Amino acid sequence: MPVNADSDAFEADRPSESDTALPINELFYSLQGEGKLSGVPTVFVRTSGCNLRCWFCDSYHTSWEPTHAWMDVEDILDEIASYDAEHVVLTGGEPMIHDEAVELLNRLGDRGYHTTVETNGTIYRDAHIDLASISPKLQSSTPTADRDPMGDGDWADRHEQQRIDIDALAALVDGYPSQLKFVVTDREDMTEIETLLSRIRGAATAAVPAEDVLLMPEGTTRDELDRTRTAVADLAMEYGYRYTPRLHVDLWNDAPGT
Ligand SMILES: C[S@@+](CC[C@H](N)C(=O)[O-])C[C@H]1O[C@@H](n2cnc3c(N)ncnc32)[C@H](O)[C@@H]1O
Ligand SMILES: Nc1nc2[nH]cc(C(=O)O)c2c(=O)[nH]1
Ligand code: SF4
Ligand SMILES: [Mg+2]
Repeated sequence: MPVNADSDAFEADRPSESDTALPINELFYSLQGEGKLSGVPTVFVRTSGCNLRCWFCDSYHTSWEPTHAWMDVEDILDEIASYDAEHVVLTGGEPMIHDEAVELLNRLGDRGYHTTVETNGTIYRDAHIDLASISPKLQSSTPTADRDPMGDGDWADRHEQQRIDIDALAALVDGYPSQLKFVVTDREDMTEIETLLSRIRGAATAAVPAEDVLLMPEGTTRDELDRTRTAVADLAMEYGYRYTPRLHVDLWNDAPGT
């Protein structure tokens, strides 16, 4: 069981008849908007609940104010099968806080789907994962009182303590094909990214080549990305890492289900 006090809150309204249910915030068909598989038609399964609270979280209703319907793994698989797609992304919230994520991923693997897990990298689980899309959270994500959407900064210490787990990051990199996708708010993030990469390289057996490191501009709307993307693209060239767009935001702005 991962260390996550929020799991208890989710147990409270779990349906008693099922032990293979997941709290689902949304399930939709779109194009993968981020990372190496950008542009690939994909079914997205978004679980609710997170062990972190990034101030900029673009999925507010999975973290700061979680909402969900409980769905059995069997029903999730049926709904995925109703779309003509080979790729499935399991995201959140933080999908790895849920034990049942393993069953869903393994069943998807058995059915021949390509599975990507979007994760903040704080929890390792053994499951069928074709691409671990790891987005470690930098200090610039911490919800200090001036940036907290709730306005009080109550989560800042807990977020700061939990946001990096080098053992979990190394296990993910060693266990699965992976990409490290950093949300960049500012040039100042680069020092922390460089330090973190050397810590991961020191702890992992697998190599972490620069081509697996992606810089993604912070922004939940087209207007916000208009202000951040060029500077992040310049940083990618300067440091020799990849740039990833947020294709879904470019195409559909912040519309739900995209
Ligand atoms: C909502 S998170 C869910 C998965 C997992 N909790 C995580 O953070 O990786 C999905 C992706 O969106 C990114 N993200 C969230 N808010 C963002 C923002 N305002 N700008 C850019 N990327 C953002 C995260 O870093 C992550 O790569
Ligand atoms: N189109 C699209 N691509 C995505 N890639 C990762 C996403 C996520 O929220 O994890 C996401 C998302 O929300 N939409
Ligand atoms: S870790 Fe992911 S889901 Fe959780 S608050 Fe940060 S961006 Fe949102
Ligand atoms: Mg998203």
